Amino acid sequence: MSVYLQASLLDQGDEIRIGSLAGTVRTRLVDGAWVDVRRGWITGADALFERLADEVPWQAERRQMYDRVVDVPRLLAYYPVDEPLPAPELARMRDALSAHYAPELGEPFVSAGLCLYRDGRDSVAWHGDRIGRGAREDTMVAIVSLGAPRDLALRPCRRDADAEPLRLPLGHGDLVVMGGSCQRTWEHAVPKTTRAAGPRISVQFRPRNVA
Ligand SMILES: O=C(O)CCC(=O)C(=O)O
Ligand SMILES: [Fe+2]
Repeated sequence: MSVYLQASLLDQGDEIRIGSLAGTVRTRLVDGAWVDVRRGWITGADALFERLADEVPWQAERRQMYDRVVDVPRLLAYYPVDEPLPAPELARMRDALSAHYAPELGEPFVSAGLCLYRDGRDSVAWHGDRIGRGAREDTMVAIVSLGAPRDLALRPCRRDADAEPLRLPLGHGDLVVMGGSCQRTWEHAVPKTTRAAGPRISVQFRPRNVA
């Protein structure tokens, strides 16, 4: 499949650069959750975006919903521990994240999940990454966003009915790390948008047995 970014979304230059994580900003959330944000962590990632969009063996996601199997509107590829990633730059990102978070996380990021949101109609519904240890333990999920900007929405599981979710706009090359209790005490989603949205690729790095 071939998808193209609007020229206006692209950063200049074709040399990919993985920035420092020193300037990462942490926001503490209720119930022991937090999010770290590092805007523009990756620069010069246009060619990487195109390569992933074209070469990753994207699969439609199917999910059991009660008595039927439904299509989830986005495409996926999953790289478990020890499976080679589809681009060497992704391994560099994973290793940089593992090194930066090692003192706090105590283990490396090992798997990568890639999602392709083809346009504003693709989305993922409210959920926590609770298959595995995220259901019981504090952990981290690091997301690198490439391509068109989309919002990552976040809301606590314990909330007032009228509470507005947080919306974290994620642009080309931005990093967000959900940490602490975020996967079990909060939910996140990528809502549909009626704004003209080009394709976006999300790369999620997770520790062993977090999904
Ligand atoms: O698209 C994103 O950045 C979020 C993806 C996500 O939450 C998931 O696949 O578990
Ligand atoms: Fe998730």
